[in-house]
Amino acid sequence: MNTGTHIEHNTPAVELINLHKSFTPLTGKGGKVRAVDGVDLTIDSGEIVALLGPNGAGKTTALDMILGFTSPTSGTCLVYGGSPRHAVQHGRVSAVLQTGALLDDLTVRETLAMIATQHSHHMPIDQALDRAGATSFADRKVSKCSGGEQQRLRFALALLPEPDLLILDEPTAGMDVNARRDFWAAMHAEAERGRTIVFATHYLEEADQFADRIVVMGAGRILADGTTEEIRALGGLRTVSVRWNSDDGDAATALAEIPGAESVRGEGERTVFTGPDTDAIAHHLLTHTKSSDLLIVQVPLEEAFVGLTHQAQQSAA
Ligand SMILES: Nc1ncnc2c1ncn2[C@@H]1O[C@H](COP(=O)(O)OP(=O)(O)OP(=O)(O)O)[C@@H](O)[C@H]1O
Repeated sequence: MNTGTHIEHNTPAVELINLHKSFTPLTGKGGKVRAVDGVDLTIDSGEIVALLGPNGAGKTTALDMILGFTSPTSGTCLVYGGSPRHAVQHGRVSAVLQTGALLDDLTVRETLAMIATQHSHHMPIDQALDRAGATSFADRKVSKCSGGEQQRLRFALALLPEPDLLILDEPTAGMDVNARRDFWAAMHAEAERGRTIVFATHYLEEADQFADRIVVMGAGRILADGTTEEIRALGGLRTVSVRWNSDDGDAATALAEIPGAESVRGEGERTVFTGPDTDAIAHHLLTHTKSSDLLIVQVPLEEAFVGLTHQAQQSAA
């Protein structure tokens, strides 16, 4: 861990306040693209946060601002209470990016040695190789490394300055299942050492398994922010499924009479009600209708996520 002179116990790792970033489309046609559109987000030291969202949600743009690669159009972006550039220069934050350029003709170890010269303080190269799971191919030329191996090299490079905050933009893209598992195991070890980790992903499974907290982004905004359980629980994401009895008339007509219910749909032989209060729906169906075989079903996180991002795209349109 970077032991420099920057020990602030209560300063958040990242603080974004009403952050905006707009781009003029390359075609020059149409209005500006609001890639990040009013984001407020505080990430405390030691948190592991997933930024989850579909393509174009604004995840990379937000991370680029935290890394000082690009400046906000308006709003504030603080890293450890100062500018992102200051934090990067002092080795407090580093990144594993998908596209970080590597020199083909160097070996993995030579690449680390070269970059190490640019840091005033860095961990021993063998240690960085070991922690990133790159020791076995340390003497291989970068050009001969697989995509997953190159990602591990990028991870070793990011660890070199012993950053307090690690930013990962879709770090496991292109890795197979085993490589992905190994990568997250190594990352877990870094989190246990107390590093703050912020990663962008399209994969719910990764967010669910690895993060303490999930921030769902869509159309440049934060749509939800909480633990996986909280994300699932948002917006009535449980359903009540029954065998509807036609003696009770049409289920769509009955909907208005059912407390806590907002929508109804048919699913094969079953009828599924959704709404903020599934207990009230279930109680009503059991006591006021001839419905049978009642089930309360937890909506999978996948569906919760699709529902949230779909709502955002519609309201942004
Ligand atoms: N340099 C740029 N010039 C113009 N538009 C841009 C630029 N960078 C990003 N955008 C646009 O901003 C929006 C957000 O893009 P961003 O890359 O931040 O999303 P993302 O959530 O990271 O997506 P992905 O998961 O595909 O990486 C998109 O509509 C994108 O086309």
